[in-house]
Amino acid sequence: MSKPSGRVPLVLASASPRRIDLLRQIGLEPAAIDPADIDETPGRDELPPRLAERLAEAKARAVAGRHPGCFVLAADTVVACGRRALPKAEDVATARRCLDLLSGRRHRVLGGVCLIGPDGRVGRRLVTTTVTFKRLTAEETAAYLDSGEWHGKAGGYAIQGRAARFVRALSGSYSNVVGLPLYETASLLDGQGN
Ligand SMILES: Cc1cn([C@H]2C[C@H](O)[C@@H](COP(=O)(O)OP(=O)(O)OP(=O)(O)O)O2)c(=O)[nH]c1=O
Repeated sequence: MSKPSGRVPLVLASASPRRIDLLRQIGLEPAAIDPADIDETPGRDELPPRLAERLAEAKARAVAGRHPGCFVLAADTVVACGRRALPKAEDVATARRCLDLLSGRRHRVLGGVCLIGPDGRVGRRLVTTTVTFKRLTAEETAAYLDSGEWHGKAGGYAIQGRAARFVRALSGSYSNVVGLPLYETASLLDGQGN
């Protein structure tokens, strides 16, 4: 696989502003941003790591056909409490349920990344970050729900915002929690260990 930093343009298959910012943070400017519109419903009995891997690949594949001769990069972030994948919070009741589950506990953030090359070769990474939340008081939960920062976020929180004050400990990739594990993404793009 040749390197996307060379002559071959890179397409980011994502609607997430976080992913675009993260890519730019490591000096990569996508030639195009083309979000994939796929069904993200978990399969029956599908475990969170498999879900993150499968959705990242489905997003990349959905977009690759539209960009011949390009690298296409996609990712998916799943917040998991035990064997259970938490939803992306689209309403306040869902966000509250997520925060109640995460309060005072350790959870995993699974990041799937998929890169499809111009020759059709598929590279994949699965990254796990462990995050421990403090026990949230009723006031902390209420204030966070009021902030609206949970909207559209897996597990109902955004570590890059106010929820940072809830994080007692983190083990693994921080950028993975925000939406794109940068070390592993760079290694995929470099074509190493593919
Ligand atoms: C846990 C967590 C998630 N998130 C975000 C990252 C992702 O945007 C989102 C998880 O949903 P995803 O389905 O991974 O991504 P998306 O729908 O936002 O974008 P696309 O599929 O087009 O690439 O949650 C944060 O921004 N901060 C956090 O701390």
